[in-house]
Amino acid sequence: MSFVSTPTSTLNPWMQILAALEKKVNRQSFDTWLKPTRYSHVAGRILYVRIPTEEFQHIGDKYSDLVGEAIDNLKLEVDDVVFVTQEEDPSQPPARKDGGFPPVPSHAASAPQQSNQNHRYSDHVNPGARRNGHPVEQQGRFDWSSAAQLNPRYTFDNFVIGNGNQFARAASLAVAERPSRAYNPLFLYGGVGMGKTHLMHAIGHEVKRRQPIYNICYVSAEKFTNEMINSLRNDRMTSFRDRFRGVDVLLIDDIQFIAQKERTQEEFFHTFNALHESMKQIVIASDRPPKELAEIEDRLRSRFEWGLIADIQPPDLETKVAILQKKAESEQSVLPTDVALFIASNVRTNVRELEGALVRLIAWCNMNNMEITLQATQQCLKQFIDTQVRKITIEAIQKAVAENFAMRVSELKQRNNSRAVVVPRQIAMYLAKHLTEASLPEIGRQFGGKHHTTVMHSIAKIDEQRRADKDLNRTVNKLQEILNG
Ligand SMILES: Nc1ncnc2c1ncn2[C@@H]1O[C@H](COP(=O)(O)OP(=O)(O)OP(=O)(O)O)[C@@H](O)[C@H]1O
Repeated sequence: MSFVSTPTSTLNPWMQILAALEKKVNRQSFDTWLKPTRYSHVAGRILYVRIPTEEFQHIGDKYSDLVGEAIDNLKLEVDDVVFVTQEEDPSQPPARKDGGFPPVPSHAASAPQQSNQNHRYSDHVNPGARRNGHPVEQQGRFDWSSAAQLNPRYTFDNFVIGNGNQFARAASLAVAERPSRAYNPLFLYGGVGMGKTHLMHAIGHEVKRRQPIYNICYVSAEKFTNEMINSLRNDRMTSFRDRFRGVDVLLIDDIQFIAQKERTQEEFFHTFNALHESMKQIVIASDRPPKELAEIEDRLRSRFEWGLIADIQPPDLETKVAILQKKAESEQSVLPTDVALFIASNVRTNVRELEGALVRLIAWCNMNNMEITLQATQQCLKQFIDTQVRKITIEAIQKAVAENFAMRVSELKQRNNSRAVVVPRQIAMYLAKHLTEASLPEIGRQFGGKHHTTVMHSIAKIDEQRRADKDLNRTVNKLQEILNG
């Protein structure tokens, strides 16, 4: 079906131009970049066209020839087309900053065909077109609130609290509840995949929930840099500055990216000052504390320390289990506790890896039509876990087990069959099987020359007892954690 089926002469000038462009631009580009645009108004002989975000500015360059050609062919009384975001649109009152759908400009509303056209236009938005992983507009309108780039899954509700993150989470919530009055800036730092981005988005959602009119912007430092470079190149620095200095909450991620980028630092310095002076909230995330951002100039670094600095430490075992179970729940899967414990104690890196292991497991079990059991998990994640644990040696296991049970390593190798020795030995053999690539005979050799069937029996015993005996299970998990570093 054609984009416009009514006679084009009854349409506003931008709709007429779009109707012409539709025949010349490939479908996907048209749906992605041109359909979300809106006629705003004509002033003098300048046609103003609304774009959802600054990202759409490039269409001015990309389609300038085609637009010019359409204007000539249609004999429109237009000399220039200017693409404006909501903030830049001279026809819009600045008050409406909620990211909601823009009101029809008053002069346009008086034209009877306008609302009708908007409606027709909306109906034709391609539901298959995607932006940032979300359908651009299932309901027929561009989702202006997604312009804040917030992931709907990253909310406070979905964030699992643990010892390592509770301070950062509390600080984030305080900021979301009282933007610019609790801590400004809030500086979050922590290792890869620790939940910094999640907390930033959660702040965005919570502010939006409490203050729907607030203008929130989440941006990575890399995107900030790229947009600045583009704006410099296209002589659009004023609109770039207005955009970032006009927000109520700026959430800027991975600030370490601007290290050694002098021009970006300069620009961000002014953005920071403008926002701070006008009591707007700034939240910054980084992989390290301000003091360690050696290649960021002092005046910026010191500003990062003006408010509150909160770090996120790696999650402990219990938090990892809770994260896994929450994630499984959101995938409508049931994760038995022994499975969650197994994954949590074997995946030692970050939460993203943890989630990766779970997603892989769920997909694998679905594909093979299997239930999620400990056995299935061990099979499915074997390779994944092996790569994480390949450096663990049997000696290291024996040492860790001996220390845990306050005994000597040599005792694990002797022919002593008292229970005080047998259980630690069995645990050590079990760990050797799961955390190293050693064969059963090899394990037997390293435990004073035990037969491989003894090793096999030990492993089976611990496997079974882990399920019934919580204390023993906790000990095994703790040892795995220690060995995994
Ligand atoms: N405490 C938590 N509760 C629930 N999910 C979490 C938690 N911490 C991290 N995650 C999840 O882990 C994944 C990675 O988190 P996120 O992207 O926020 O990490 P990050 O610290 O920003 O990492 P990077 O430095 O790589 O950008 C996300 O899917 C996030 O939802």
